[in-house]
Amino acid sequence: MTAALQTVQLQVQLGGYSVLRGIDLQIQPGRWTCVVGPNGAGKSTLLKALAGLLPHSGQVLWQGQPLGTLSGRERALQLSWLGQGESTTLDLRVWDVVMLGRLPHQGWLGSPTERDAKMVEAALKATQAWVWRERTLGELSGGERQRVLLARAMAGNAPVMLMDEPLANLDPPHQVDWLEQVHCLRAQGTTVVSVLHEIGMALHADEVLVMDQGQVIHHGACSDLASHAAIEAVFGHRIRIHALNGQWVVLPCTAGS
Ligand SMILES: Nc1ncnc2c1ncn2[C@@H]1O[C@H](COP(=O)(O)OP(=O)(O)OP(=O)(O)O)[C@@H](O)[C@H]1O
Repeated sequence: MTAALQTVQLQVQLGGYSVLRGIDLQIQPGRWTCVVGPNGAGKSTLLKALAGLLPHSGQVLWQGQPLGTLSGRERALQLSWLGQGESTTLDLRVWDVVMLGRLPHQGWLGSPTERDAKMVEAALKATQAWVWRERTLGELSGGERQRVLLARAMAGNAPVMLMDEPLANLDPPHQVDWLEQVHCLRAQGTTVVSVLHEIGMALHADEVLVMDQGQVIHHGACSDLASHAAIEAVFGHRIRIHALNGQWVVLPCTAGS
């Protein structure tokens, strides 16, 4: 099966520093892959490189084809992006922000169609942001804003969704909503790649990529105990993964535990 996304010896330098150091990986289509690792490991940089947002050496392939050969519009149709701490114009109306996710579907200077409006409505309802559609982003809390940006990413309806820390600022019930939305996306065949610090949530994915110091040190199934061992090791054994009621929970390892 052709990988949805693949990297071959991917390297990224930022400010003269080697942030990604020769990454080879394959993201299978229709699967949910989580990227985890300590602060500064290179997770966001990897996601940006997969989205084609960073200069790099080595290759990023989309369905076997160099990502750089796709036009900007084609790339936006195939890959939808939810960035970390995005600076978004705060005086834009929520409805218009989410409509931005439909831009790749509209012709040059074309106006939104009925289908665009329907997709925006569905995305706003899925993230429970519909009631704020007439408000500006500046009138929302951090978590509410995050749900609007998630709606924008979902409105694009791309076959691959890349999300960097999508749970930032979300309260626990809305984190669970996000989990359900990802399960729905996966059921529709969408490939999801997300960077998460919430390891218990990350282990709901199909596969986990464990990063440290600009490298992928482990890529395996979330249910695989070797993946858990790699995660515990990369965090210096300061956390422990336990099974509870058919899920994985993460507990801190303090000096007394
Ligand atoms: N523009 C830049 N110039 C120099 N170094 C940079 C630049 N951007 C990021 N870095 C460095 O690259 C490394 C990887 O950053 P990245 O944001 O990818 O890490 P991360 O794993 O996503 O971290 P976090 O969990 O803290 O969000 C860090 O050490 C960071 O300081």
